[in-house]
Amino acid sequence: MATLQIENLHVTVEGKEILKGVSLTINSGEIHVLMGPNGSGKTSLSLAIMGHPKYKITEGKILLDGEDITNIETHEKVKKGLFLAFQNPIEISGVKLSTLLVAEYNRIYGSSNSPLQVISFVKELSKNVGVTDALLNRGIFEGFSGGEKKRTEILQMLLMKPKIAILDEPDSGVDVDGLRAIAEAILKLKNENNTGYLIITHYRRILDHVKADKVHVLYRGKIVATGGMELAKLIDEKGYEGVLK
Ligand SMILES: Nc1ncnc2c1ncn2[C@@H]1O[C@H](COP(=O)(O)OP(=O)(O)OP(=O)(O)O)[C@@H](O)[C@H]1O
Repeated sequence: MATLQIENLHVTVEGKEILKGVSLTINSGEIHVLMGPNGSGKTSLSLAIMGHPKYKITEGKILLDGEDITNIETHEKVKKGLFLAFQNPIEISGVKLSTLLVAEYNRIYGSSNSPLQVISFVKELSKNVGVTDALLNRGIFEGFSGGEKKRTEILQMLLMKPKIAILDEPDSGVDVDGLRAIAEAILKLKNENNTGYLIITHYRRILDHVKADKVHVLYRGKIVATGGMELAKLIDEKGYEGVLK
């Protein structure tokens, strides 16, 4: 059982306060969805949680299983079981995706398996989310389409089996089959690993496949509404202005 607690988080970027006291608790096996208008601070929240140096936490704290992890290094947060799938992952040319995934595998599970065994395991996982051999053999995210990037990030998540995963718009730019595959991967880890999720999205369509326990609305740096699936439906129908009136 894991719990990520975000308590009264205030975050500034380039001297401007973006998050103004965000509190959120995510337990193992729970799916939380974070919605909100463009520029409300959703990505800033995910980057601040992971410890991006530009996103400065000026007040509040982040606890994982009761331990204060607010100021520890990003790689330590990853080691402790936090995972972030970026909204726009950056390309790293010169390092093959398969090389990264094999290195990740060895870091997590130890290097007792032969390289051939590891690569066949990675390929098997890749099939779940439609990441082809051609992509595995390319530079990391190099020339990947939007949907291919999203599928690849979910593949990384499947490999890493995090306690808590933050997925920043996993559904953007993904075709219908990709969306289904991503949703299945989310549910697979929830069921097999008891992973808890914070899923940032603009669209209700992912909720056709993944049932959220809670839907939160972030508006101008504050969570201004929390509800169930009906809240996402209401936002779809009435827009943020209509709902927040
Ligand atoms: N590195 C940065 N430098 C300057 N301003 C930033 C930076 N990162 C975020 N901001 C600003 O912080 C605000 C919140 O941005 P953020 O990306 O967190 O919003 P968001 O809710 O994820 O938006 P979207 O739905 O459009 O993805 C915006 O006004 C944005 O311009």
